[in-house]
Amino acid sequence: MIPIPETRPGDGSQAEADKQWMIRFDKVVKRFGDVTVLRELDFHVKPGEHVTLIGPSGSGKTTILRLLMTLERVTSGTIYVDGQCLSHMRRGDRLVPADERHLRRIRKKIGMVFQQFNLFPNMNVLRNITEAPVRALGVPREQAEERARELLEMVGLADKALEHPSRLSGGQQQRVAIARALAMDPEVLLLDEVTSALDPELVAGVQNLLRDIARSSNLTLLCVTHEMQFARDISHRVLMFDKGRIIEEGPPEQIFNEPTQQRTRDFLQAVLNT
Ligand SMILES: Nc1ncnc2c1ncn2[C@@H]1O[C@H](COP(=O)(O)OP(=O)(O)OP(=O)(O)O)[C@@H](O)[C@H]1O
Repeated sequence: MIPIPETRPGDGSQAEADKQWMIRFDKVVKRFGDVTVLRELDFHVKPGEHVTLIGPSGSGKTTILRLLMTLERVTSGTIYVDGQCLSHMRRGDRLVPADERHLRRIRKKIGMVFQQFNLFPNMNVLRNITEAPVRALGVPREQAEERARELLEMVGLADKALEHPSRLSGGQQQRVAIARALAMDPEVLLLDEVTSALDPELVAGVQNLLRDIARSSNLTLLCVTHEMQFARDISHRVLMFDKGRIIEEGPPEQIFNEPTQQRTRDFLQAVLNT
């Protein structure tokens, strides 16, 4: 198992305190209409830490990732990424609502891999990987292509650079999506049920790739999965969610071998029996 990263040394200031965490949720509430999905949620993820969210369907796990990607906005509370607040920014000594430029700066730190791959169907594999670095980061195309080819090598698809996604298996498409997320050189990688749309025989390959990435990089990982063995393998810490709250958290051995909450025991039994 990879050692849990040490908390960064700080100078005691609030700004430094904020930077101790790569991700911080502070009393986050999210409602959709009159449905409250997240209830005053507090949690922190250290730089380089791998955290997995588990819990029943509808408990709010994907919503957390979508809030981090700013695909949704909080109803109340605050989210920080690497010490930067997602809803406000500093202008002089005032706090003002975050503008698009501020959000783009934060989003650049985060890569996300979705359940449904979300590749651009009209672009070949190489273009799928280079598009965002070229357009959003201004990386010269030649340099982006060189990096994309390295990443394709890493995910085992060096020979597929010029194929279109529709010619690839689901497992291969998901590998391209992983390469695409890494091409932005993110500090945080969000994984949302990345193997649940795959045929069973393709799951192990994608999971092994992610295990290798988790082992060999300094990325901060936040992962939502129903695959408990995968959660056990890649996580430093597992958070058990129920009804928009964390009801139990701890290292995987503790959560999976000795859960303290009846709700966690019931959930694990139900998942492990399916
Ligand atoms: N855009 C939306 N509009 C209305 N309701 C939403 C929206 N997005 C999510 N919800 C609701 O929020 C709740 C939490 O959804 P979320 O996808 O975060 O759960 P989850 O724990 O990830 O579930 P699953 O394990 O099934 O993916 C669900 O009841 C869902 O129907």
